[in-house]
Amino acid sequence: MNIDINLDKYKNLRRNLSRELINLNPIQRGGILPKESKKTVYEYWDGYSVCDFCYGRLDEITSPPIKEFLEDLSKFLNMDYTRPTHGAREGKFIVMHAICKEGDYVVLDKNAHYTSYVSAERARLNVAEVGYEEEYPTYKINLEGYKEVIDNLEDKGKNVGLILLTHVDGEYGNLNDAKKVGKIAKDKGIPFLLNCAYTVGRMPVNGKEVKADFIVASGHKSMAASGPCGVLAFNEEFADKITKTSERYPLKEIEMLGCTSRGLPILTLMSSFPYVVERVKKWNEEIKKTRYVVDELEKVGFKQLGIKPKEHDLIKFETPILDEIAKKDKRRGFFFYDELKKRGIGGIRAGVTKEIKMSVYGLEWEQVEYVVNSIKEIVEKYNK
Ligand SMILES: Cc1ncc(COP(=O)(O)O)c(C=O)c1O
Repeated sequence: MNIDINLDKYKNLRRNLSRELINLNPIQRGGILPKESKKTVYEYWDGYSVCDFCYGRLDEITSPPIKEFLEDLSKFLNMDYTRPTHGAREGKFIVMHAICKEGDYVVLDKNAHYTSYVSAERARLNVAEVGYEEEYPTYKINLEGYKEVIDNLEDKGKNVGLILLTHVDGEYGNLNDAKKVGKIAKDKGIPFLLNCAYTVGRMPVNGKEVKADFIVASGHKSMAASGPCGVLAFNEEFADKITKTSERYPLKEIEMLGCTSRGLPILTLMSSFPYVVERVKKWNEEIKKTRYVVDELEKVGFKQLGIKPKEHDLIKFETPILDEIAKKDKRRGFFFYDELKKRGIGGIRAGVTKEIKMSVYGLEWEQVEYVVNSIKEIVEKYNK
């Protein structure tokens, strides 16, 4: 059969954003592989490369040492058990599907990621939001509000199946005090899921300390791994539900559809683990870099949104000054992207000038200064 498809476009695929650029996109900074893991890619790039010595269950494979890795991850997170997933969203869906009943409510914060809503929808659940203590400019979640939202639902005879808190959200980079919500969840006797897509692998997270029943994390976002992969950690109390096995295939865990990450991504997650364990110890230094960026760029007319001072590396700025320049520049909004690119910096959305998101997580101080000076130079050059 002659198939009429032009296959040329699949030859020599090149990433448009060169790895040589300093990438300021917050979703990319925590997923950059250390050298050790790049070697793993060469070793394990074939399809089911993780399955050479599998005797029925991914989480029990000892060569490569996945079984031990999952035990180590549980220690790292201070949780009882851990399973690999394809990402944070898959972990959220697994929890909702395994422990809630159709029609239950998931109570979540207003800064929750879209994947939290979509997971609930896929699991046929309802959501109720906990709002802000303040809207503009901090968008700080009113954590005490969890109580009120739950009470209101219960008064109406609704069943709350799960409390979900976004540890750090992807819009403002606000860090929430998970302990507060953990306490409310325990007092109410409702399971508590902490979404750590932006925290586990970047900063220390202690599951038992914050009374989390479940933690989901993202390998490609924050654990220096190739996508897609992630982590679901849970405590003994819920182990039966999360790890329930199939009647027909008694070795296979239903919620994992038998096996989740069964190739290269989990290998990179493992080989980056020693690097990740070390880097979370340097979190204070990352915060210093982030606050330096905010202080310096506010001097040229940027305004940081979200809680101040920053407690996480994701920064959202309002940038009226860039917007002003864009009105006069023939490249319009693209001038900023263009000028940054000339200076070897990428990852800021092309054409956008009203608000920008950025992160300098993991950059050397010299690079951070270079980024700050480059942005200042662009603003000063064109703001005439
Ligand atoms: C807060 C938050 N949660 C979850 C996700 C999704 O993570 P994953 O791709 O691992 O499902 C994101 C992605 O941006 C996020 O910002």
